[in-house]
Amino acid sequence: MTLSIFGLYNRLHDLDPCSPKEEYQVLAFIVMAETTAPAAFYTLLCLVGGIILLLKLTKAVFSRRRHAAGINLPPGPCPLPVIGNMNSLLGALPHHAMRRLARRHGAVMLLRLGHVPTVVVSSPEAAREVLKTHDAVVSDRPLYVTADILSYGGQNIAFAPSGSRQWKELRRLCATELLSPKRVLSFRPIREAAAAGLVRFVAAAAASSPAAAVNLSEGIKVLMNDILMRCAVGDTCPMRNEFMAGLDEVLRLLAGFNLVDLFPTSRLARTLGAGSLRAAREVHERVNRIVLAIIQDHENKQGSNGDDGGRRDDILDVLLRLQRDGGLDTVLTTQVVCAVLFDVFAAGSETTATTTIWVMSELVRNPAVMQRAQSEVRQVLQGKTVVAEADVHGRLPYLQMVIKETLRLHPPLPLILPRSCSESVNILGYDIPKGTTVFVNAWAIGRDDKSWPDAEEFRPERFEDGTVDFSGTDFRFLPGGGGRRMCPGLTFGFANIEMALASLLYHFNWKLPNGANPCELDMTEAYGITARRKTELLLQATPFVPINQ
Ligand code: HEM
Repeated sequence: MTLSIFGLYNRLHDLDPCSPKEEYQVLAFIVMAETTAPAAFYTLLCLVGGIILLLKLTKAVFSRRRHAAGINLPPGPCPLPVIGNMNSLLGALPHHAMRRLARRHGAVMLLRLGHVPTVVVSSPEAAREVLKTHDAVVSDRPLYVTADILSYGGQNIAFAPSGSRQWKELRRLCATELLSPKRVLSFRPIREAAAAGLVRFVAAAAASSPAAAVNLSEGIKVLMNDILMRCAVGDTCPMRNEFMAGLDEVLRLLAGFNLVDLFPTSRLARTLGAGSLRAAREVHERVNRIVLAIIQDHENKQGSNGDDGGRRDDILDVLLRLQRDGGLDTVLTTQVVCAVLFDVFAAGSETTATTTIWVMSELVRNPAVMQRAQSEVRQVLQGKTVVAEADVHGRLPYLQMVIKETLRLHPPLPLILPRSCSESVNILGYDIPKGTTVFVNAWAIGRDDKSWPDAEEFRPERFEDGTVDFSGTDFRFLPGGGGRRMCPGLTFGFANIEMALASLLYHFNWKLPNGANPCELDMTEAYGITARRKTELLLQATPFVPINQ
């Protein structure tokens, strides 16, 4: 047997040398190594012994400090000097690694990510404490260096401090104007036109080469970008591709595990991470230039009296009207307008596209569910040549269950968005100091066997009794987070997802290319702030209901 240091490290990584039982396991593992790789034995023994000693010393120092301070911190793996528990996250997606660690250390777990003290909650009871009982205290966002640059210094909705007047006004604006049910309804023609565009794209691809696969990931991303773009700023946007590429880069940088974010006070980290900071500033400037050009274009079209010739209001029109007329309890500077538009694009497009792509993936892997969802859509739309939202709205209960089940297994933001404690707080008996970053592992909670029988299986019927919804009050199901910071765009997002799916399921039959077995579809997630598919979803489409050209 060849025993690589990396292999040993990975195995050790699964064990906790601070627990006596596991210490024996580590030693037994070394004995096993000795019998198979005697030459490396003594080197490995020194290495492992050294690591265990270091971990024990660190733990002893930490627990002495903790007890001396009279506080009961949550349990967690021993942090290593400098890197803390970053080693525990290596080699896996953060939400996966955090679930594995939580199974060992508990539903309220303390990690140190670089220099950042971080609590991860992984049960509905703990999530309720964070998102309801102590919502007021745990509702700020940690403004890492990268996030500070990309969020206009925390002036947008997603990063503004929850106690600020600006954040409260912007949230009120979302509820009453920008993302209100009435406004979402007014975007109906945009959704219909964009979904019809997706259907045409698939039909053209299927017609040109019936046996070839359609890149559905690509088609769905374009559709969702299109809807968001038109609803936010109207029909035209020169530099659209550049803008979308910039947003992709922003999401990558916001993943939050950059050197400068992990070691915010370290000069060395700033030096080593200067490249990523430069990239953040550069992309922020690029995206901001485009948003400013869009605003200028809108102002020119509106003219001095704000008259736009009877065009439907998009989100930017509303913001500019409020900027001009006032009436808010905060000043809507152009920078705040840019920041809000940035929120709408960044938060709205990726989440809805990711969810729709996962729904199609799960449907292809579960043909019986696909068949039931298609029968429902086809029955409701029987005889129609186009999918009109008025025909399907509220009439596709099974499809809604399919979307919920997908969000349970694949929440696009698996750790929701990080929170930060503005005061010290006690959660399920553990003291969480002020300034601690808090993650709610919605992905782990959605896959917890204690809440969801056969949790890993895709079974939309589990939502049949209609008692679990998105309101953020059922802490077993948190795709949109909860509390005062809960997603304000869920109604909008859900409407876009439903329209796209109804169109895809009505017009086409779907299967994997080359007669592949549905179970073979790769469901691996990519690394990033959102848990999107790692590979593009390539499916073979067969037209079922001809499209109306
Ligand atoms: C399937 C669709 C969506 C999902 C699953 C989703 C999920 C989430 C989650 C988990 C959060 C963090 C909530 C928390 O901290 O408790 C969030 C925040 C947010 N979402 Fe969404 N989202 C979706 C669609 C949208 C859309 C379409 C928009 C707007 C166009 C939007 C705008 C926002 C904003 C502005 C925030 C920040 C709220 C704040 O910090 O006060 N989202 N979303």
